Amino acid sequence: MSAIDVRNVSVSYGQVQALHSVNLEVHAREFLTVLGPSGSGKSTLLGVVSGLMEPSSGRIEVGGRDITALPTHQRKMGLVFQNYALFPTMSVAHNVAFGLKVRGEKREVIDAEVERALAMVRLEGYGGRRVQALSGGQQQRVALARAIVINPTVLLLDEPLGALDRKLRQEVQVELRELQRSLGITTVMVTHDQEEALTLSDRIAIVNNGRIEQIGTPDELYARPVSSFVANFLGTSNEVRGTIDRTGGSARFTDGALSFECGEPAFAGSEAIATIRPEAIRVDPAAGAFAAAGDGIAASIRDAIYLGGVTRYHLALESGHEWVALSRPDHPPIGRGEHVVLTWPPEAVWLLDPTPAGGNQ
Ligand SMILES: Nc1ncnc2c1ncn2[C@@H]1O[C@H](COP(=O)(O)OP(=O)(O)OP(=O)(O)O)[C@@H](O)[C@H]1O
Repeated sequence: MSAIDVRNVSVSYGQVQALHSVNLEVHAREFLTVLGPSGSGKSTLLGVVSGLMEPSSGRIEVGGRDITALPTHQRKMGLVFQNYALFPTMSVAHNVAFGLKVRGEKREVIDAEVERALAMVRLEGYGGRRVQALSGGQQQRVALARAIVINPTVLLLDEPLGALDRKLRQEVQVELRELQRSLGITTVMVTHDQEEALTLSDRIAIVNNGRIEQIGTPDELYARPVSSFVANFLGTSNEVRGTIDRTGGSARFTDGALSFECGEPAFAGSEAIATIRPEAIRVDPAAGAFAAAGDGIAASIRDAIYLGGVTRYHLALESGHEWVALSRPDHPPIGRGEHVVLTWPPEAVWLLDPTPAGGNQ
């Protein structure tokens, strides 16, 4: 049984339909991230699960029980929202104690539970400080302590680390992941940051225009995206639209100007979009100009950007396509304007169904 079941949930704000009959099963104890661009419906989805928003149709179940009509405070969910602010002038302990006070717990219970929650987020002894006097990362940890102090069955996080700078964000991500694992608490997080989603999640649901386009582990989504949208939202991919030619035993992909070996796609039909990840492409200096390319694909370097460890090449292929490749650290650097040969193994080619139905599950 799933911990949370979102069933056929639609939400409309007047004329705007923010969610279109969304189905989502969250497994017990997993960290599931809802990832998508701004305006895709992520916060609306979390709002419906938390009870802060009412669906126009559909229902929410937790542990098999329909909770659609239950108000937020009766759902036993811990919420950390970017706009679900702490009380800045109150002490850390007061902030963390909030949910327990609302519940009418005794003073001794509250004190003990607050201290326990602060220890979990590594803020022991901070209870007496004012929230205002803490760093951004510490404030986020107070918000987490406030959410977990009530022993929630589910943790809901909406862009919880959005206000933190990159380095601090990465630190708090690791802490959040450790805390979630040690508590074994089912967690749903919303973010538009792909790196954050990859770092934290057991599974990721990619949302696009109010629909879940694909759900899977980070590996599955990266290696086997169902659509161009997913392929490019989670990383970068070089894409060509063309046909699969099966004459001569093996399958070859061609768009007229470019032709290379590929595997058999999982769908019928010969129209396809071929995708190749930048890190799968090997870039070698060409002995001469384009004509000397031999087996590989001829290109020239439009730009070489050193990223610390790897170099990103912007490539102009002889066929007219503009692609991106990432060099391996052990490869000699190649400068702008140089002629190169691109090679990749056939298994690096992932074929997408270009028909509209093929893009949605
Ligand atoms: N209160 C509202 N009234 C009208 N339209 C709204 C309201 N809230 C959200 N929307 C619209 O619903 C759609 C989904 O919004 P939502 O906030 O869920 O997206 P999001 O993916 O969380 O975006 P972001 O990452 O920018 O927070 C958007 O088109 C948005 O403009």
